[in-house]
Amino acid sequence: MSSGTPHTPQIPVVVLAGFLGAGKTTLLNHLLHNSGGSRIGVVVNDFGAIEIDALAVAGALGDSTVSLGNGCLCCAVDVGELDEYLGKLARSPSGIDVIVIEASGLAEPQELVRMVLASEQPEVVYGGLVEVVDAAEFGQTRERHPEIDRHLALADLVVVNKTDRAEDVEAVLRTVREAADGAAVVRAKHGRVDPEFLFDCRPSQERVGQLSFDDVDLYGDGDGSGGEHGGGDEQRAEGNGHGGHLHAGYESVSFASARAMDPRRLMRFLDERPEGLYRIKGYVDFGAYDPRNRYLVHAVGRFLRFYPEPWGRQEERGTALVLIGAGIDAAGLEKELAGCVSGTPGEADEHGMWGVLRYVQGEDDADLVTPEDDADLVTPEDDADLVTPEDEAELVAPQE
Ligand SMILES: Nc1nc2c(ncn2[C@@H]2O[C@H](COP(=O)(O)OP(=O)(O)OP(=O)(O)O)[C@@H](O)[C@H]2O)c(=O)[nH]1
Repeated sequence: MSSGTPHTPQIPVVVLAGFLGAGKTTLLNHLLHNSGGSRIGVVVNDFGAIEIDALAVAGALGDSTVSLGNGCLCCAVDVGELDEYLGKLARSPSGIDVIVIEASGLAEPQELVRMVLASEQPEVVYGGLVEVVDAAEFGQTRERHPEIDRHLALADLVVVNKTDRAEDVEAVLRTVREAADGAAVVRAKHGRVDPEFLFDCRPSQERVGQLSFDDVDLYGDGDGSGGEHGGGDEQRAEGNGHGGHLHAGYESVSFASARAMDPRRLMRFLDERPEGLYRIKGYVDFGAYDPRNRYLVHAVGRFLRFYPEPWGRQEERGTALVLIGAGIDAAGLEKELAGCVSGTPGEADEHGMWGVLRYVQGEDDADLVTPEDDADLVTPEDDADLVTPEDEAELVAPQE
C-alpha cells in the first residue's frame, strides 16, 4: 500500500472506466484541454493490438502519456509495469498534479482500483473511480451485461454521457443513481464536465472506509495480478479465472493497410456489419478520394461517424482499424476488410465519397457540436446538473 509523509503531497490516480464507446477518450481529451494549470499524466489501455486511444490523446500530452497496449489492464498487463509507469509519471520533472488511467472499454474497474490501491509508489494515492455511461446505449448494454451495476456501485463519480442522443435521459439517470449507491452522478454531452469533478472526486471519507481490498477482490485471486490471457488479439477469458469479466467472449480484430481504402466497398462493409460487432475505431485513408484528410471512424452499436482531419505533413498514409465484438468471425472480418482496399488507389470518381459523407459529423445536426454547447458545460456549482442522493426526493416525488 502507498504511504506518504506529510511533506510529500500524494498525486491522486483517478481510474476512468466505462463500457466500449461510452466516451472515455472524449472526456479525457476534454480534461486535457480544459484543466487550467493542472498537469495531467495519462495511462491509456487499449483492447486491440493497434493503440487507437493512445493516438487519440497522445497529441495533446506528449511525454506525459503512457500507453499500455493490447489487452485489458485488468488481466493482460503486468501489475509491476503499471506501477512502474505510475512512479515515472509521478516523478516526471514537469510536475504532474493528477494521473488518469483510461481503462479499456472491457476492463473490470475493481481490478484496476485494486492495482492502484496496491501501488508501491509512495508518491501516488488512489484518487477515485469515474464511470462513464453511454446514455443512448445504456439500456441495451445493461441487458447484455448486468455486471455494469456492480461497476457503478464502486464508482465515486458517474458521468452519464451522450445525453444528446438518449431518448429518456431521466430514466437512465434514475437507474444509474440507484445502482451508483450514493456516488455523485453528473450528465454530460461529449464528455464536457468540469475537471474539478474528477480531481475532486477522491473517494469521500465514507467511501474510503467502505472500499477495501476485500471489496475489490471479487474474484478471490488476491495476488493483485489478475492472471494473464494468452497472446494475440483474442481476449477469451474462459478457463483462466476471468470468465465473469466483461470482456469474456469478446474479440478484437486489428486491421492495417498502407494502401488506400475504397470508400464504396468500405461503406458496404460498414452498412452490413454484423450485430455482434459493437465497436469500430481508427482512421481511414481514402487515397485520391480525399488526399488531404484522413477519416477518423467511430462505430458504437449501430451509431457510425466519420471525422475528417488533415494528414500531418510528415505523416505516413495508411489505414488502422480496431474492431471489437462478441461472437464475431475475426478471420472473416479481416478478409472482408482486405477486400475493401482500393484496386486503383490513384483514381477517384466524383460520387465515390457520398456514402462516407453521410456519416460525417455536422451532416446530422443532432450531433453537431456548436459553440453554444459550451453553455452545457457542467460545473460543480451547477446544482441542476449534479444529481446527488439528496435529489432523489425531488425527482421521485412527481411520479408518486
Ligand atoms: N453524440 C455524442 N457522441 C459522443 C459523445 N461523447 C462521445 N461521443 C462519440 O462517441 C464515440 C466514442 O467515443 P470515445 O471517447 O472514443 O469512447 P471510448 O469510451 O473511449 O471508447 P473505447 O475506448 O472504445 O471504449 C466517438 O465517436 C465520440 O465522438 C456525446 O456526448 N454525444
